[in-house]
Amino acid sequence: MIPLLHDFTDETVLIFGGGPVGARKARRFAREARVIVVSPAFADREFGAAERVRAAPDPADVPAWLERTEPALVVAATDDAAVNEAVADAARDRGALVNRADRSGERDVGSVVVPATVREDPVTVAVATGGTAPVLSKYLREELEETLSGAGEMAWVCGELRAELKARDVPAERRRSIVTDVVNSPDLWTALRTGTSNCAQVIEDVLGEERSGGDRT
Ligand SMILES: C[C@@]1(CC(=O)O)c2cc3[nH]c(cc4nc(cc5[nH]c(cc(n2)[C@H]1CCC(=O)O)[C@@](C)(CC(=O)O)[C@@H]5CCC(=O)O)C(CC(=O)O)=C4CCC(=O)O)c(CCC(=O)O)c3CC(=O)O
Ligand SMILES: NC(=O)C1=CN([C@@H]2O[C@H](COP(=O)(O)OP(=O)(O)OC[C@H]3O[C@@H](n4cnc5c(N)ncnc54)[C@H](O)[C@@H]3O)[C@@H](O)[C@H]2O)C=CC1
Repeated sequence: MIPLLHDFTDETVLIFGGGPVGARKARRFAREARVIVVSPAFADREFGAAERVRAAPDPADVPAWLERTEPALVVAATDDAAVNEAVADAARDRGALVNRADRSGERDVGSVVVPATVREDPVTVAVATGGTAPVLSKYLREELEETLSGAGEMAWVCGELRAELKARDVPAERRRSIVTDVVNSPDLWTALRTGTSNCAQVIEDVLGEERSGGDRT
């Protein structure tokens, strides 16, 4: 399986099952999608901005829910295998993506896995174990949270720097060398992590050195 990123802005995500797993997936997708959770009961958990609809669809009722809500992704997170199976079938029929929370291993096209994710906007890191050990994905996610501290700010610095260097017609080779030096600077990482420097200041310093013909290496 190969990880890909999918933008769910302005899309609907339909979740069947209001247990702890349905709640976790609802919080995740409600970051950018409109999320609807269908379930006869809801766990005492945070569901983010998701809309909760109390219903207990039979397998035969599932396709009508997809017709009504036109989701880009459907999550099967009930404790009823027949309902989860019907969700997967209905999604396949409509060409929607499907995530089965009760299955691991090989998947059909369109059947996707939700990895453990670390966010340091705009940086995203996803961890999966091929379904062998989701709890290891969770552990590694927690470890990576520390490692990634400052990476978001570093990404903004590099993005801004690349745009400024392009606008100044700095040749591609030189641009690459400057950005590579910035990313490889331990002092800069420390400064961004501790907040003793920020994006605007770094850009100013680097462009200043470039103007005066300084070599950062
Ligand atoms: C295939 C996959 C499908 C999918 O859901 O996309 C799947 C499937 C299953 N999970 C099961 C169990 C658990 N899953 C977790 C936790 C997470 N599971 C997540 C993803 C995935 N889980 C996908 C594979 C990812 C990979 O490859 O690693 C995470 C990363 C993302 C998320 O769900 O948001 C999230 C951590 C989020 C975080 O904290 O960062 C915990 C721990 C806990 O809840 O604390 C347990 C209990 C411990 C245990 O059983 O190991 C079971 C058995 C159910 C049963 O026995 O009934 C199945 C079904 C099966 O294995 O067949
Ligand atoms: N992917 C993952 O991270 C994990 C997956 N699982 C799997 O996911 C399933 C769900 O996990 P939990 O939330 O812990 O289970 P749970 O049993 O606490 O919740 C299941 C939810 O489904 C609802 N439900 C039952 N029939 C329904 C129907 N016809 N339509 C809509 N909703 C219905 C129930 O009311 C309940 O809210 C488990 O059965 C297990 O197979 C379990 C743990 C972690």
